[in-house]
Amino acid sequence: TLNLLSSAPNKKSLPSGPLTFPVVGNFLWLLKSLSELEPVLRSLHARYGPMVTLHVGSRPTVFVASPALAHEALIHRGAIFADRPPPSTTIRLLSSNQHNINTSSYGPTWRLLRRNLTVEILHPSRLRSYSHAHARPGNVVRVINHFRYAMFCLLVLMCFGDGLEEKQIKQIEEVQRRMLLGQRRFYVLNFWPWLSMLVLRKRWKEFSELCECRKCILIPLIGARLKAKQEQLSKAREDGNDDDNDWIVPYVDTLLDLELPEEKRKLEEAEIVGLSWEFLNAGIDNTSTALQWIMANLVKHPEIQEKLYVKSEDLQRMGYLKAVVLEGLRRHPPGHFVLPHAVKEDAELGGYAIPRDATINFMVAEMGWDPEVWEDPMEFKPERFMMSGGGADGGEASGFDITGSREIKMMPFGVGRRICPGYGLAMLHLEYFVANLVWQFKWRTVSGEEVDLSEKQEFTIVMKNSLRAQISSRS
Ligand code: HEM
Repeated sequence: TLNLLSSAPNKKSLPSGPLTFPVVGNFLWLLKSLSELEPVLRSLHARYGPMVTLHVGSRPTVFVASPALAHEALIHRGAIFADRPPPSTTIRLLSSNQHNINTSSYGPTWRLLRRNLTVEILHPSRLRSYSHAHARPGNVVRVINHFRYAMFCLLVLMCFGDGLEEKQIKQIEEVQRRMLLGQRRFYVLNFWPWLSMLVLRKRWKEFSELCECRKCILIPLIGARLKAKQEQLSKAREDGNDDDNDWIVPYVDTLLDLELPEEKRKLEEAEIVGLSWEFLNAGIDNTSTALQWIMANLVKHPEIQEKLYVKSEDLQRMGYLKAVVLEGLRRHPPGHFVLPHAVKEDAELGGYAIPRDATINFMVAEMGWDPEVWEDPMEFKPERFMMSGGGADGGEASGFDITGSREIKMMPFGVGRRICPGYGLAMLHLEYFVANLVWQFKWRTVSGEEVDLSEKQEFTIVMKNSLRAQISSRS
């Protein structure tokens, strides 16, 4: 029924796609999550080519599955394709009116916030100062909760500094989980907010309560940082030493100093809450999801696990660890789409029009699984990323560049102006955890169980049945 009518390709129009019944049809697309749309999009791409348009709600939404077109848009014409569509009501509330990095329009505020994160916090020289926070792995069975908690401790330390109690960390974790898991139900609140306020009053109440909880937990932590920072400054002044290189600089401290370039004012408390929330959300869920997928594959393929263990001495040189992590991100990207993009001005891509009011989605999983680019794309074969090997054994992505500046083969972190600013940190965390988990423990399937690689959508695409493994110490 969705394909009753189809528009013919036309150079001056949007990419082709099925025509649905106006209003009702557009509304029906809106009810589907991106992961539910994925199989539909796959068949539409087979029919219409690498760019397809769906009319989702009031905006045309273009889906791009071709790495070459993604390269053209995000690298060659990066500045035009780096904008975001207008946020929904709930996102506007959570981001204090687009005052965070991922929702802000491509412009001076985005540039300032992003630069602050990349230079002040995620720069390799800074990352070293957080290294004492790395946790030792424990004895685990259902592993995802442990992975998530370990990541939580790391990111909370980077955000608010040392010295938070376990209770406080657990509180943040609980609100974050409830917000992430409720995401789909809260999304519906955006369709006709004025109507949903009447009809879905209970759900709005739940959403507002969670927003309040978030503030109640984070505002005291921000206040504590402000106080600590002032004390550090006055102590440094007394000692006649204003060199702050020895301190761990938490993300919140850098936000306290920022001045918004357009509004010429400092950030408000609610905006700092939104920015630190973004930092925790982006850093924790994606990385722990990727770690679980990688470990699931190492349990499933003991020979890869052993190779990783045996090669421990010359891993740096061989790059096998990195290859395992990259293969994990290719085969199981935590996000099957990058965040939605929009164009700064009416543009063209692949000979089609991309109007200012369109949303553009780049299909990460489709690119990583493209049989034209990858041999046996659904198999887990780290050798693809190794220099040696070549041919059927791998090597097809040796010398792979995650930023995609020359060419895109896959883009789990996006590419171009909006590339994930945390990709270096994420790779560091993944390599660190995978290496330590394999060097210290042997991971096996629980007897009578098989590793199930089925997926389900939460905030990221997670394992439908989370990984259970039998682990034993190697020492
Ligand atoms: C395996 C881990 C991770 C994956 C797969 C991942 C993936 C992504 C993707 C696909 C995007 C959207 C790119 C686009 O819209 O074109 C993104 C954006 C972003 N990520 Fe990550 N990410 C990860 C870890 C992190 C970490 C550790 C941080 C920070 C500590 C982070 C912070 C952000 C931010 C702030 C944005 C918004 C960038 C912008 O709009 O300019 N991410 N990430």
